[in-house]
Amino acid sequence: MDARSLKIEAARAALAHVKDGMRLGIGTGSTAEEFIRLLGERVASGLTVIGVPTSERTAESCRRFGIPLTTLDETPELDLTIDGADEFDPELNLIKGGGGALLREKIVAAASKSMIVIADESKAVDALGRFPLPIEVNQFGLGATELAVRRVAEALGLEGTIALRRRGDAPFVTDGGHFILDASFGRIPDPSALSGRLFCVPGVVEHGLFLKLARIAIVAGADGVKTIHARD
Ligand SMILES: O=C(CO)[C@H](O)[C@H](O)COP(=O)(O)O
Repeated sequence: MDARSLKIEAARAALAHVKDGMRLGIGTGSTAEEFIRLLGERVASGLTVIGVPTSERTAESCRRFGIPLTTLDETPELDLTIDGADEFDPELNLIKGGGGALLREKIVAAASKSMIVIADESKAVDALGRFPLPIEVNQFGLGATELAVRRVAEALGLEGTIALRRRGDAPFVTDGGHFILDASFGRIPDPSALSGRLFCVPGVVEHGLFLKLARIAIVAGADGVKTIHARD
Protein backbone atom coordinates (compact mmCIF):
# COMPACT_ATOMS: atom_id res chain seq x y z
CA MET A 1 0.00 0.00 0.00
CA ASP A 2 1.35 3.46 -0.82
CA ALA A 3 1.86 6.21 1.76
CA ARG A 4 -1.35 8.05 0.90
CA SER A 5 -3.45 4.89 1.17
CA LEU A 6 -2.04 4.25 4.66
CA LYS A 7 -2.98 7.77 5.73
CA ILE A 8 -6.49 7.23 4.39
CA GLU A 9 -6.82 3.93 6.30
CA ALA A 10 -5.72 5.54 9.57
CA ALA A 11 -8.08 8.47 8.99
CA ARG A 12 -10.99 6.16 8.17
CA ALA A 13 -10.44 4.13 11.34
CA ALA A 14 -10.40 7.32 13.41
CA LEU A 15 -13.85 8.23 12.12
CA ALA A 16 -15.29 5.37 14.19
CA HIS A 17 -14.43 7.43 17.30
CA VAL A 18 -16.43 10.45 16.10
CA LYS A 19 -19.95 10.49 17.52
CA ASP A 20 -22.92 12.66 16.70
CA GLY A 21 -22.84 16.00 18.48
CA MET A 22 -19.12 15.96 19.18
CA ARG A 23 -17.00 19.08 19.45
CA LEU A 24 -13.85 18.18 17.54
CA GLY A 25 -10.33 19.52 17.34
CA ILE A 26 -9.21 19.06 13.76
CA GLY A 27 -5.51 18.62 13.02
CA THR A 28 -3.15 19.83 10.33
CA GLY A 29 -1.06 17.96 7.76
CA SER A 30 -1.53 15.48 4.96
CA THR A 31 -2.97 12.74 7.23
CA ALA A 32 -5.36 15.21 8.85
CA GLU A 33 -6.40 16.34 5.35
CA GLU A 34 -7.57 12.79 4.59
CA PHE A 35 -9.52 12.79 7.84
CA ILE A 36 -11.15 16.12 6.95
CA ARG A 37 -12.22 14.82 3.55
CA LEU A 38 -13.77 11.66 5.05
CA LEU A 39 -15.39 13.65 7.87
CA GLY A 40 -16.88 15.96 5.25
CA GLU A 41 -18.53 12.95 3.59
CA ARG A 42 -20.05 11.92 6.93
CA VAL A 43 -21.26 15.48 7.59
CA ALA A 44 -22.85 15.56 4.13
CA SER A 45 -24.77 12.40 5.04
CA GLY A 46 -26.09 13.81 8.30
CA LEU A 47 -23.44 13.59 11.04
CA THR A 48 -23.62 16.64 13.30
CA VAL A 49 -20.27 17.86 14.58
CA ILE A 50 -18.58 21.16 15.13
CA GLY A 51 -14.85 21.61 14.72
CA VAL A 52 -12.02 23.83 15.85
CA PRO A 53 -9.31 23.89 13.15
CA THR A 54 -5.65 23.86 14.20
CA SER A 55 -4.47 26.07 11.32
CA GLU A 56 -5.69 28.42 8.62
CA ARG A 57 -4.97 25.63 6.12
CA THR A 58 -7.21 23.23 8.02
CA ALA A 59 -9.92 25.89 8.38
CA GLU A 60 -9.93 26.32 4.61
CA SER A 61 -10.16 22.55 4.03
CA CYS A 62 -13.00 22.22 6.55
CA ARG A 63 -14.94 24.98 4.80
CA ARG A 64 -14.35 23.28 1.45
CA PHE A 65 -15.73 19.99 2.80
CA GLY A 66 -18.69 21.60 4.57
CA ILE A 67 -17.58 20.97 8.17
CA PRO A 68 -19.08 23.56 10.55
CA LEU A 69 -16.45 25.46 12.51
CA THR A 70 -16.28 27.18 15.83
CA THR A 71 -13.51 28.73 17.93
CA LEU A 72 -12.10 27.99 21.35
CA ASP A 73 -13.58 31.32 22.47
CA GLU A 74 -17.10 30.12 21.65
CA THR A 75 -16.39 26.47 22.52
CA PRO A 76 -13.53 26.27 25.02
CA GLU A 77 -13.94 22.55 25.75
CA LEU A 78 -13.72 19.90 23.06
CA ASP A 79 -14.60 16.21 23.16
CA LEU A 80 -11.90 14.86 20.89
CA THR A 81 -8.97 16.04 18.79
CA ILE A 82 -7.79 14.01 15.83
CA ASP A 83 -4.40 14.99 14.42
CA GLY A 84 -1.32 13.60 12.71
CA ALA A 85 2.22 13.50 14.09
CA ASP A 86 5.76 13.58 12.82
CA GLU A 87 6.70 10.77 15.18
CA PHE A 88 5.41 8.93 18.22
CA ASP A 89 7.16 6.80 20.83
CA PRO A 90 5.77 3.74 22.69
CA GLU A 91 4.30 6.02 25.41
CA LEU A 92 2.54 8.02 22.66
CA ASN A 93 4.66 11.07 23.28
CA LEU A 94 4.85 12.95 20.00
CA ILE A 95 6.90 15.32 17.94
CA LYS A 96 4.59 17.60 15.98
CA GLY A 97 4.99 20.79 14.02
CA GLY A 98 6.40 19.59 10.73
CA GLY A 99 3.54 21.50 9.13
CA GLY A 100 4.22 24.54 11.31
CA ALA A 101 0.94 24.39 13.24
CA LEU A 102 2.30 23.18 16.60
CA LEU A 103 1.09 26.09 18.74
CA ARG A 104 -2.55 25.90 17.71
CA GLU A 105 -2.33 22.10 17.62
CA LYS A 106 -1.19 21.98 21.23
CA ILE A 107 -3.75 24.54 22.42
CA VAL A 108 -6.54 22.58 20.74
CA ALA A 109 -5.30 19.19 21.99
CA ALA A 110 -5.01 20.53 25.54
CA ALA A 111 -8.59 21.82 25.34
CA SER A 112 -9.86 18.35 24.39
CA LYS A 113 -10.95 15.53 26.64
CA SER A 114 -8.90 13.19 24.48
CA MET A 115 -6.55 13.20 21.51
CA ILE A 116 -6.21 10.51 18.87
CA VAL A 117 -3.14 10.48 16.65
CA ILE A 118 -3.48 9.15 13.13
CA ALA A 119 -0.33 8.07 11.35
CA ASP A 120 1.32 5.52 9.15
CA GLU A 121 3.79 3.13 10.75
CA SER A 122 6.81 5.07 9.47
CA LYS A 123 6.16 7.59 12.27
CA ALA A 124 6.83 5.06 15.05
CA VAL A 125 10.14 5.46 16.91
CA ASP A 126 11.66 3.90 20.02
CA ALA A 127 12.72 7.32 21.28
CA LEU A 128 11.76 10.80 20.04
CA GLY A 129 14.28 12.82 18.06
CA ARG A 130 14.68 11.27 14.65
CA PHE A 131 12.50 14.09 13.31
CA PRO A 132 13.93 17.60 13.96
CA LEU A 133 12.11 19.20 16.89
CA PRO A 134 10.17 22.29 15.79
CA ILE A 135 10.45 25.16 18.28
CA GLU A 136 8.16 28.14 17.67
CA VAL A 137 9.86 31.39 18.69
CA ASN A 138 9.06 35.06 18.82
CA GLN A 139 10.55 36.98 15.89
CA PHE A 140 12.05 39.47 18.35
CA GLY A 141 15.42 38.39 19.69
CA LEU A 142 15.81 35.46 17.34
CA GLY A 143 19.60 35.20 17.74
CA ALA A 144 19.46 35.33 21.52
CA THR A 145 16.65 32.79 21.64
CA GLU A 146 18.54 30.41 19.37
CA LEU A 147 21.64 30.70 21.56
CA ALA A 148 19.58 30.06 24.70
CA VAL A 149 17.98 27.00 23.10
CA ARG A 150 21.44 25.71 22.19
CA ARG A 151 22.60 26.15 25.80
CA VAL A 152 19.52 24.34 27.10
CA ALA A 153 20.27 21.45 24.77
CA GLU A 154 23.94 21.34 25.74
CA ALA A 155 23.02 21.27 29.44
CA LEU A 156 21.07 18.08 28.71
CA GLY A 157 23.89 16.57 26.66
CA LEU A 158 22.09 17.15 23.35
CA GLU A 159 24.02 18.37 20.36
CA GLY A 160 23.14 19.12 16.78
CA THR A 161 22.08 21.79 14.37
CA ILE A 162 19.36 24.37 14.86
CA ALA A 163 17.98 25.77 11.63
CA LEU A 164 15.55 28.61 11.04
CA ARG A 165 12.73 27.17 8.94
CA ARG A 166 12.41 28.89 5.60
CA ARG A 167 9.81 29.05 2.87
CA GLY A 168 11.67 29.98 -0.29
CA ASP A 169 13.94 32.93 0.40
CA ALA A 170 12.12 34.13 3.52
CA PRO A 171 11.69 32.67 7.00
CA PHE A 172 8.57 30.56 7.43
CA VAL A 173 6.00 32.47 9.50
CA THR A 174 3.39 30.56 11.52
CA ASP A 175 -0.31 31.39 11.73
CA GLY A 176 0.55 33.15 14.99
CA GLY A 177 3.20 35.33 13.31
CA HIS A 178 6.21 33.52 14.80
CA PHE A 179 9.32 31.83 13.41
CA ILE A 180 10.24 28.16 13.77
CA LEU A 181 13.63 26.74 14.72
CA ASP A 182 14.08 23.11 13.68
CA ALA A 183 16.42 21.47 16.18
CA SER A 184 18.13 18.27 15.02
CA PHE A 185 19.32 16.95 18.38
CA GLY A 186 18.97 13.27 17.56
CA ARG A 187 17.63 10.89 20.21
CA ILE A 188 16.01 12.79 23.11
CA PRO A 189 16.44 10.57 26.20
CA ASP A 190 14.37 12.80 28.53
CA PRO A 191 11.70 14.72 26.55
CA SER A 192 10.10 15.99 29.74
CA ALA A 193 13.34 17.64 30.94
CA LEU A 194 13.87 19.22 27.52
CA SER A 195 10.28 20.48 27.46
CA GLY A 196 10.59 22.08 30.89
CA ARG A 197 13.87 23.79 30.09
CA LEU A 198 12.72 25.08 26.71
CA PHE A 199 9.78 26.78 28.40
CA CYS A 200 12.27 28.69 30.56
CA VAL A 201 13.63 30.45 27.45
CA PRO A 202 11.59 33.67 27.17
CA GLY A 203 11.55 33.76 23.35
CA VAL A 204 10.20 30.22 23.06
CA VAL A 205 6.48 30.39 22.37
CA GLU A 206 5.90 26.62 22.10
CA HIS A 207 7.71 23.46 21.10
CA GLY A 208 6.68 20.34 19.26
CA LEU A 209 7.03 17.86 22.13
CA PHE A 210 3.47 16.70 22.85
CA LEU A 211 3.88 14.75 26.08
CA LYS A 212 1.03 12.72 27.55
CA LEU A 213 -1.53 14.47 25.36
CA ALA A 214 -2.40 11.60 23.01
CA ARG A 215 -3.93 8.53 24.65
CA ILE A 216 -4.68 6.60 21.44
CA ALA A 217 -2.75 6.23 18.18
CA ILE A 218 -4.33 4.72 15.09
CA VAL A 219 -1.48 3.46 12.99
CA ALA A 220 -1.76 2.07 9.46
CA GLY A 221 0.88 -0.27 8.09
CA ALA A 222 1.48 -3.18 5.78
CA ASP A 223 -0.26 -5.53 8.26
CA GLY A 224 -3.38 -3.37 8.59
CA VAL A 225 -4.56 -0.74 11.05
CA LYS A 226 -3.60 -1.00 14.73
CA THR A 227 -4.94 0.93 17.67
CA ILE A 228 -2.34 1.65 20.33
CA HIS A 229 -3.37 2.83 23.80
CA ALA A 230 -1.00 4.82 25.97
CA ARG A 231 -0.21 3.26 29.32
CA ASP A 232 -1.51 5.32 32.25
O1 LIG B 1 2.28 18.45 13.29
C1 LIG B 1 1.82 18.56 12.19
C2 LIG B 1 1.61 19.87 11.54
O2 LIG B 1 2.12 20.92 12.33
C3 LIG B 1 1.43 17.36 11.42
O3 LIG B 1 0.50 16.63 12.15
C4 LIG B 1 2.63 16.52 11.18
O4 LIG B 1 3.60 17.31 10.51
C5 LIG B 1 2.31 15.28 10.36
O5 LIG B 1 1.95 15.65 9.08
P1 LIG B 1 1.66 14.59 7.95
O6 LIG B 1 0.37 13.94 8.30
O7 LIG B 1 1.59 15.41 6.68
O8 LIG B 1 2.82 13.63 7.92
